[in-house]
Amino acid sequence: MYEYVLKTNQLSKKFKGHTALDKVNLSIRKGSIYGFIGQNGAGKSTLIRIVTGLAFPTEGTVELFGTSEEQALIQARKRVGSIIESPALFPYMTASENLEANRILRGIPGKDCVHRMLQQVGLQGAGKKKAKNFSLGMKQRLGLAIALLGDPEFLILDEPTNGLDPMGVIEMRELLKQLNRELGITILISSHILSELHLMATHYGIIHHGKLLEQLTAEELDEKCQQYVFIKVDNPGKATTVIQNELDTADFEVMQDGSIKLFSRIEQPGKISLALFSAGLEIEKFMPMGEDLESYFTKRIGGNVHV
Ligand SMILES: Nc1ncnc2c1ncn2[C@@H]1O[C@H](COP(=O)(O)OP(=O)(O)OP(=O)(O)O)[C@@H](O)[C@H]1O
Repeated sequence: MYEYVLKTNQLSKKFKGHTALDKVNLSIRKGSIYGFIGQNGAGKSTLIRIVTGLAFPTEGTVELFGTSEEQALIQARKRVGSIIESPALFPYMTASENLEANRILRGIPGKDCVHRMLQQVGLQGAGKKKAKNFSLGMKQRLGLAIALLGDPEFLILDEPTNGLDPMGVIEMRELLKQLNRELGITILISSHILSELHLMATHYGIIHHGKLLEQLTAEELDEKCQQYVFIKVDNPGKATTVIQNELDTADFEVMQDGSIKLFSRIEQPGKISLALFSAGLEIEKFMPMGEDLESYFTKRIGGNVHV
């Protein structure tokens, strides 16, 4: 059995002297939703193309479902579904005809899977409408249905929310979460916007200039991005009583040095300071702390905000 669906080992890709991937060691645990985040040109598509067999690495290896042997990898890739860049659709065919054409092209037996895939992505009502007349959200759903043909265990999606409106992003997120939860499909999803992966990804990998800077779990990211008010007063014991009684919350932590991290009521700094002040406490420090997702990402890649 394998614990990781995908592992890359010192994976590098050079294009005429330009290093697009630089010794990347990425690992995706079975059952996870891996958010692969990086600015445009960071190397996401290059890695995805190598993993799916569309490009070759200059150095390093790819391990899929526990195997990195060349012939076995060809078989392993049959267990992977992908959307790379925009999904390739036949514009003059309906959703169901697109799926049927892809099913035949890929030699997948059993016509009944077409209907099942349409249902899975919520396109069963698309009827006679041709793909060229679909909204971008519908096109992405159809692309996903095509990627799901053959019941893959691992889905690789390169920027599937690119160009979608906020509602479309939410729909895609819910759909992917459902596929992960109900069918146990492991998902690699790339994006250049961290907040689009948030609420969906269980793990993250941050890539910048071809280097994998960090891999972390959703819990670790949330912890790093948790917002709180840092409070230092002359009498921490009294302050905690005031917080509980006056602010009606126990969502705080007293640190060893007596400073307090208050995690709720943070949108009411005036109310917090007034409560402490009115109780006769001397406030030495009072600071909102923590950062949002995008600023964490920006800081991690070195402060360049142009994504
Ligand atoms: N076929 C190619 N020939 C030359 N350079 C390439 C080629 N493909 C990619 N690159 C370069 O490699 C780097 C990584 O590109 P890649 O497409 O992997 O980035 P990305 O993170 O997917 O960005 P995007 O979100 O813009 O697709 C970029 O500098 C790109 O210009």
